[in-house]
Amino acid sequence: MALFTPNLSFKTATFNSSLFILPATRHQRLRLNRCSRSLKLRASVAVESPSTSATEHVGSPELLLEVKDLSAVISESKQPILKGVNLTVREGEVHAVMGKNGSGKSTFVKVLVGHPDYEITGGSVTYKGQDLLEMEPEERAVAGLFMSFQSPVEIPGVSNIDFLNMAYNSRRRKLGQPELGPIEFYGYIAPKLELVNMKVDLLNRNVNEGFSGGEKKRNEILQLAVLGADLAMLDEIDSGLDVDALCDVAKAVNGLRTSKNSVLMITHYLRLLEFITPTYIHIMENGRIVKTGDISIAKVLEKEGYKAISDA
Ligand SMILES: Nc1ncnc2c1ncn2[C@@H]1O[C@H](COP(=O)(O)OP(=O)(O)OP(=O)(O)O)[C@@H](O)[C@H]1O
Repeated sequence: MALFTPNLSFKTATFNSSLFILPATRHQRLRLNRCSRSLKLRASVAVESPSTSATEHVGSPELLLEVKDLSAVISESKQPILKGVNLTVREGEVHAVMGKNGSGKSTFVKVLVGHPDYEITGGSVTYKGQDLLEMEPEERAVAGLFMSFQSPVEIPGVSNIDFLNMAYNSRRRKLGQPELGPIEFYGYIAPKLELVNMKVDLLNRNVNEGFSGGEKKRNEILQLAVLGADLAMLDEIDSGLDVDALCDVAKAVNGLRTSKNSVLMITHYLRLLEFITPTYIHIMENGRIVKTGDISIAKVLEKEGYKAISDA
């Protein structure tokens, strides 16, 4: 479940590692290459934006997020997880965070959205010039922070379209904009369904209930498309996706990118980074970012594992 869920407790989410399907056959690899070529073409054309047009940007990119020496512990046990994270994100950039299981990647983004499981013990986070750590989770969402969870939660009894409509209207209310009724909202959401290549019947099902892993991930990106974001934080959106779904999800994310918004994505795999080209790749180790570079880091990682990165 994404961040823009004012009526839901974060506690309802679970964060399990998910299965990732590698393109084993020649046919799958060819399919990926085709997808990759089409994505490169699409990335070079103007795209739909949740808030700003790509053509409006002039001058050098503004600072969007500045994280300095951020430390955090688990609220209940006081166990330290983040141990001095530093990261700067400018408008229009794509940052990928990689790292071994348990290194603190998900915790980092959850802390940024104000997840109550964690307590900040040091450092600062500035978002659009404001002290992010002073903002309530809902204020962060209204200010354009979005997080898609690694394992989206199911909400029995609430249809997907009603949920999206409610979340969208809740955001519009906070922004002082008129709410959209069901018919208007359907008109708004229909092209976004196309963007994520999602079946229309998933709108009438209960949120994520019985959805396949891939359908849940598409649904997360649909939420991003509906709500818009200045900083979209995507936690392993590639996990559990088949080749076609990965291509669709990557296309949708690229389709939502502009020169004004940014993406912070967590991934374990080079494959996603070949579709959504990162400006920087960061390696997280034991609660800190220990290395930053370009896609070559991910290539070394894919070939030789984390030992090669640590020793570099
Ligand atoms: N709410 C929590 N309660 C207990 N332990 C937690 C909690 N949140 C995080 N941790 C622990 O903190 C460490 C970092 O977890 P985190 O989910 O941030 O890792 P990650 O780098 O995202 O891992 P993965 O690649 O496996 O998803 C892990 O050891 C995890 O068990």
